[in-house]
Parts: sequence; C-alpha cells; structure tokens
Amino acid sequence: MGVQHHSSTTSVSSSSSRSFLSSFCSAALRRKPIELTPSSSASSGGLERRLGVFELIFIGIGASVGAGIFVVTGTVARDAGPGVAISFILAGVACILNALCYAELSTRFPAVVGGAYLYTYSAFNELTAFLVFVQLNVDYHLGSASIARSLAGYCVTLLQLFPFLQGNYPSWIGHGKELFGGVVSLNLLAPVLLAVLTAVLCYGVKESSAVNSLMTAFKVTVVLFVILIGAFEVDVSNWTPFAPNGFKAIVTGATVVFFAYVGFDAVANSAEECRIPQRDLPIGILGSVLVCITLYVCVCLVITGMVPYQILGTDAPLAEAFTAKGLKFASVLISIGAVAGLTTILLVSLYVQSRSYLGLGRDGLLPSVFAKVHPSRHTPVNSQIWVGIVAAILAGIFNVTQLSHILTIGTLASYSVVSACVVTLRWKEKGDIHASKMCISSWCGGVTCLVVVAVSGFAAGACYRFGGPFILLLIFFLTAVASAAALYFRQVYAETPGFSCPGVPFVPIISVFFNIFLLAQLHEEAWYRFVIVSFISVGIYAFYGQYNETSAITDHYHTISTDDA
Ligand SMILES: NC(=[NH2+])NCCC[C@H](N)C(=O)O
Repeated sequence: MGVQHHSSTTSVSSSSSRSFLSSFCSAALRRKPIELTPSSSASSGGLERRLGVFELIFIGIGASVGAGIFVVTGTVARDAGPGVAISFILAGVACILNALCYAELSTRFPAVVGGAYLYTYSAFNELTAFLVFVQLNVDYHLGSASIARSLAGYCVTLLQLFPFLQGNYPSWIGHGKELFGGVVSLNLLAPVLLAVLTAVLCYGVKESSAVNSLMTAFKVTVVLFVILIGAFEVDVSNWTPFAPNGFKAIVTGATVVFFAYVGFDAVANSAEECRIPQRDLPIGILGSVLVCITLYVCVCLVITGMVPYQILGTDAPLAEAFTAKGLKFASVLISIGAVAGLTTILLVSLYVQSRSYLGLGRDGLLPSVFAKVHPSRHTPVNSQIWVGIVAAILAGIFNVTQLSHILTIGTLASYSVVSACVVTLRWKEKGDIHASKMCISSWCGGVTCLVVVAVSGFAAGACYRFGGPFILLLIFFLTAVASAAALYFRQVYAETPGFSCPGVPFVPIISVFFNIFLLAQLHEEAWYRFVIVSFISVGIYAFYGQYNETSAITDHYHTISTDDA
C-alpha cells in the first residue's frame, strides 16, 4: 500500500491523499478469520488456562453486584414503588438476551482474549472493532477511577468507626480535597487501592480469581442475609399499592436498573484463561446473570416489604431499611458488603481492560508493549500496569464520580454490536458455503436490516423519552421484528459448535433493539462523549492502527499447540 510517486507536486498530493483514503478504507474493512480450537497456551506466550466454571460465575457476579443493587434500588423504588421488582425483571430479561448472544460468541471464539473487540473484528471489520474497544475502554477507565474513589470514601468512613483510628489522618485522603477552584480534587487512597489491586492482578490469574471469589462470596452472603433476615420483617401491606405511578414508572425504572446487570460480559474476556472455554464460558455468562436476577428481585421484594417505599433512602437504601427496623448491626454489615462489592467490580474491571489491551497489542492496533505476557506469572503485566496507572491518575486528581452520567454508553453500544455479531456470523456461514456473489448481496441486505433495527430502536427510545404515543412505539418495535423476519426468510442459520443462541435472528435483533432503546434514554452529554471519542478513535486508527496491524500476530491464532489442557 505504498504511496505512488508522480512528477508534479499537485498530482503527488492528490494521489497520495487518494491512496491514503483507499488504504484507510481497505484496512478499515479487514476482518479476522475465526479460530475455533483453543490454540494459545502459556508455553506459546499466551495466558495460562487455570479458571473453571465456578471461578467464571464468580467473575460475572463479581463484576455485576454493586452500586446497582446497593444504591440504585432506593432511587427507583421511590418512583416505581414495590413494582421496582418488575423493573428488575424487565431489565433482567433484556440482559438475558444480551447474555445469550455473548454466550454463543464466547464458544465461537474460545481461543484468545478480546471479547467484544474480537467478535466485532470477525463479524464486521477492523475499524468497527477498534471503535468498540475504545468506547468500551473509555467506560472502563472512567468507571474504574470512579469506583476507586467511591471505595476510598467508603473505606475512610468505615475506618472512622474505630475510635483509635479517628483523627489520625485527614479524611480528604479518601473523600477528596478540592484545589484550584474545584478543577482538581486530590485523593490519596484511591490510587493506593488501585495499586494494590493491580499488584494482585499482575501476580497471577489464579490468585486474583481467588481474591475475587472470596470477596464475591462475601458480598453475595450479605445480599442473602438481607433477603433472609429481611423476609421476617416483611409486612405485606407495604406492597400495596404495588405500582403507585403505573407501568410507565416501572419501565423507566427498568432503563435505570439495567446498569445493575452490567458486568456479565467480563466472563467473555477470560476465554484464554479458562480450562474448557467452549463448555464453561456460556455457563459462566448465563449462570451469573441468572444468579443476579434472582438476588435482585428478592432484595427488591424484601426491601419494599420491610418499609413503605416512600421512606427508602437514595444513598444506602438497604442499610437504611434495616436501621429503620432497629437492626443497626445489619446496616454496618451491609456497608461492608457494599465495600466488598465495589472492590470486586474494580478488580474485574481492571482485569477485563488488561485483557482487551493485550488483544489489541497482539494485533498491532496498539503498540506491541501491551502484548507482553510475563514469562512466569503468565499475566499481561504491561497492559495491567497501564490500566492501573490511567485509573490512578484519573482517580487521584479528578472527581470522576461526577462523570457517571456519561458512562454506560460505551458498554451499551458494545452490547448492541455484539448482538448484531451473532446475526452476521451466522449468515456468513451460508455465504461461505455458496458463491461469494451471493455472500455480498446477502451481506448488504443483512446490514440494511440491522441498520433498520438500530434506527427503529433509537426512534422508539426517543419516542418513549419524550412522551410520544404508545402506538408509535409499537410501530417501531414491529418494524424491528419485520426486519428480523426478513432476515429469517433470507438467510440460512447454521448451528454453531458449542452453545447456540436460540431463536436467531429474533433474539439478537430484539436484543439490539432494546439496547439501543436504552441508549436513547442516556444523558445527552453521554452522546457528546460518544461522538467525540469516536472521532478521536478514527483519527488514531487512521494514523496508527491501520499501518501496524500485523498478520504475523494473526498467525498466533492458528498456532496449534500440543500441550493444551
Ligand atoms: N463495565 C461497567 N460499566 N461496569 C459497571 C458495573 C456496574 C455494576 N453492575 C453495579 O451495579 O454497580
């Protein structure tokens, strides 16, 4: 793809800009071949396969159970009433659709790290994959920093419960100190916590997973405790009226509590560290979502049954409900559970990020330093330290907790793309079997259908947000279903090896629809951030990624090693 040389300067510049554009386009549209058999192993410079099905379920739960259930429940319950349980069921169903798509893709790509980025690279193209990576990781970078700050705040508050620790240090080390008129907000404890977790993650995946499992077990115990002890305090009269503000408040609640389920996708990033990926990854993904749905719905019923929903607090609703019942000890326990919750979410977030950096480093879309795996610890040390440093700088200097409204957009966008991947990867198989001409027309028709689904999802979301008529919502939904039907009659859908998402193309398409519906509910600043980050990433790709993608690294996926577990 070299630049052609001409005698006149104008023609040089016009032809080089044309060749820049054509090289950009052909690079952006490259795809990665699918590799089905687990080929990477510790001895071939890959990660170590040490995780079993329980560790995977714990990673999923570890990444999910946190602020969503410990805090957001209260905010939503004040509006939706006891019907908040229905909100959690609705959001849980939407999440299951996503999880089914993730589960199928995780068994299709059991060999290496990459998750959403890898699926997109194979199903769509290089540029889309790069965009998915950046959007998702902006969420993760800001999210980790923000969780680290909340955690630091909680720790300081908890430490002050011990009399001998009071006053021995300034509380701003965990709560933040505003400087330069609030531009800077200094926090010392957050970077320290990040450094400790980064060290654990660099030390080894088995050790990190043990820490995660232990703390996840603790937070799940706290949640079970809330359910069991709380169940004795339930007064069923508190459940009436069940939906004081009608179904609309319940649906709005569902768009908010979807956040509580975000995290199951972390399991997909363990593909290269899992002993029997094709079997265990789908179990890990679906299992963790099902556990979360059960826990969340029970917590909602118990909490709204314990006290009238109007008096539930918005900061620490679970703890406050127990305090209101005179069970003060329970509220301390719940606060410790929340700390454990935040810690595991942080641990898994840092873990997931390092694995996706590793994937891009290997592919050359990012500098190869990110691809280094420690020879004896078998962890991606450089990527791990990098994500730790980025989070520590953000958490140490800025009050990132104020940015929560611009997060989740990257996660929801990547969930949408991943669901769409299931559709394209299935129809590609028919294209591969038949003539390539058929494949191209089929591809264009299919992409058109997906675009129609995305647009109708957004239109429905906007209509809901701005109070449009229900009939319009229904029309948009039916348009999406009609697109799915068009795809269904146009393509043949082959079953996949391992876990197959049922009801293709309907399930993935409805999943795309709901995700984009949710995207339309996000704060407008989240949209600005989405557009700006997309432009910057296209720029980075145009000047770095497209030239450095290395096919040699792609060969890594084809290395057949004999010593796999
Ligand atoms: N990738 C993310 N955006 N992670 C955030 C996870 C939030 C988690 N579900 C909670 O309720 O606190």
